[in-house]
Amino acid sequence: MPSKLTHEEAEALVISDDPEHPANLISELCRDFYKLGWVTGTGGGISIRQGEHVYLAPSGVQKERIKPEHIFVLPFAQSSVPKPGSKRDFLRIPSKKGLSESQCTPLFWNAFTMRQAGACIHTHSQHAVMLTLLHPRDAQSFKISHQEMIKGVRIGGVGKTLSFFNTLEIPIIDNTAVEEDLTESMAAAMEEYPDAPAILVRRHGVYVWGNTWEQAKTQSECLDYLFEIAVKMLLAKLPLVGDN
Ligand SMILES: CSC[C@@H](O)[C@@H](O)C(=O)COP(=O)(O)O
Ligand SMILES: [Zn+2]
Repeated sequence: MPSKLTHEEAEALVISDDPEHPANLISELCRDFYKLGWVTGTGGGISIRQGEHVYLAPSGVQKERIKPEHIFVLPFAQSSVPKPGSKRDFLRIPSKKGLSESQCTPLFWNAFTMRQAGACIHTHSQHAVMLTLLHPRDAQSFKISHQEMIKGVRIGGVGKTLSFFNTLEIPIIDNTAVEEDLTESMAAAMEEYPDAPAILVRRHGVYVWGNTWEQAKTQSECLDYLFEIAVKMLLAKLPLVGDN
């Protein structure tokens, strides 16, 4: 056991009667996200940071069937971004054989360290993917204005909510063969677009974060709505920006 905690202390990190405990929430929310088509085929997921602890789902498993005892816990304090395969000091590793932490871990970490986010959601929603496909190959970002659901989105994902009259802009980065290889380009896009509440990944999906899991979920829902309507608007040859 790599953790300095006793077995009982490590288990207590994920076993709780509290439905709001991160290990219970990750299991429940992944079931909900599965029904939305956000985390099918084992892809996508959510990570929650609570104080000094980061809760992570396992990689490559049916995300809608995760149980609290399958959850990994890492300390938030790290000397570098914890990439799968690198040295990581887990506080808790599931006892079930063959599990490793989500390949999205370093991308979730970008949201935790660069935006002080409390939760980050990754979806493979077809609305997000189709939107990236409808943008020219060299488009750096997606922009939309004059939509009510923009008001559910926060500046930088963690600041004040946008107004109906604000233009929402989300960078689009290229996909890579391996999820963790998106870490640097996601971080660069977050630096270049400090007000963006999410990062779209071409032909892959989206990463959305918030101060809390509730805010990350609200913003994921508002953004997914906006991605869907944007796809329909583009197909109908309507401009995304402006009050036409
Ligand atoms: C259809 S598998 C997709 C995965 O490689 C990846 O894109 C993903 O989002 C999930 O990674 P995971 O390591 O299972 O949490
Ligand atoms: Zn993915």
